[in-house]
Amino acid sequence: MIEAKNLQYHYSEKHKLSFSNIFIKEKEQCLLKGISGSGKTTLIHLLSGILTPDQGTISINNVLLNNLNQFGLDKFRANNIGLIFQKHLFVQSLTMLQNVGLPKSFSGKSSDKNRIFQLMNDLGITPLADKKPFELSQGELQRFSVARALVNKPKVVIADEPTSSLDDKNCERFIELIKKNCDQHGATLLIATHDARIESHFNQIIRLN
Ligand SMILES: Nc1ncnc2c1ncn2[C@@H]1O[C@H](COP(=O)(O)OP(=O)(O)OP(=O)(O)O)[C@@H](O)[C@H]1O
Repeated sequence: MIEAKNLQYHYSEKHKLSFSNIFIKEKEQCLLKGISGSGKTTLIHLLSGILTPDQGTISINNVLLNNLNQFGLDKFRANNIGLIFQKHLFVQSLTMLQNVGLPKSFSGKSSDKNRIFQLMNDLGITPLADKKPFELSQGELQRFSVARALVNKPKVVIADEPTSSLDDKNCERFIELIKKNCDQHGATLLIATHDARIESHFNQIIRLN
C-alpha cells in the first residue's frame, strides 16, 4: 500500500511542486504518467524516502515514513521497497552477482543464492554474473537493476522509466517478470513511464498535472 497526502517539495524558492493525493492499494499495479518535468521522478524519490517532503505525509504499508530517521528510512527501504531507476548505479569494483546481492546485506539478511540465480535466469543475464558494471551495455545493466530490486521480495516495487533502454523483446520480458514477481509476493507496483509499449499492461494509471 502506498499513500501520500498533501505532498509538497521545492528544489528552489522559485520551483515548488505540489502533488495530488495518491492511494494505491496493496497488490495493485499502477502506472505513473505525466509530461516531462511534471514531477514523476521527484514523487518517486519522495515515496521511497530518498527526498524528504516540505509538507505532507507518506505511508508505505501503514508505516509513516515521516516518523523514521535516516537510519530507519534506509533500513525500511532495504527491507520493503524494490527500486529501479533510470540511471543504473552499481558498485564498479564488484561483480554483477555481488551487486545483485547487496540489498540482502543492507537489510541484514544472509544472501539467498537460489533467489538471485532464479531472477538472473528469468532475465537472461546469468552468463554476465561475473562481469563488472563497466563491461555491460545499458540494457544489460537495466536487467541487473530489476534483479537487484526484486531480490528481497519487497512488498512495494517502484520503478522510474525502467524500460527506456530496453528493446521490444526485453521490454516485454521485463513487464512479464515484474508483474509476475509482484503477483507472486503480493507486492504493490508503481511504474513512472513515458513508454507507450507498456500502457496496455496496466489498468490503473495515475496522471500528474
Ligand atoms: N535536482 C534538481 N534541482 C532543481 N530542479 C530540479 C531538480 N530535479 C528536478 N528538478 C525540476 O523539478 C521538476 C520536476 O522534475 P522531475 O525530474 O521530477 O520530473 P519528471 O516528470 O520525472 O521529468 P522527466 O519525465 O523528464 O524525467 C522539473 O521542472 C525539474 O526541472
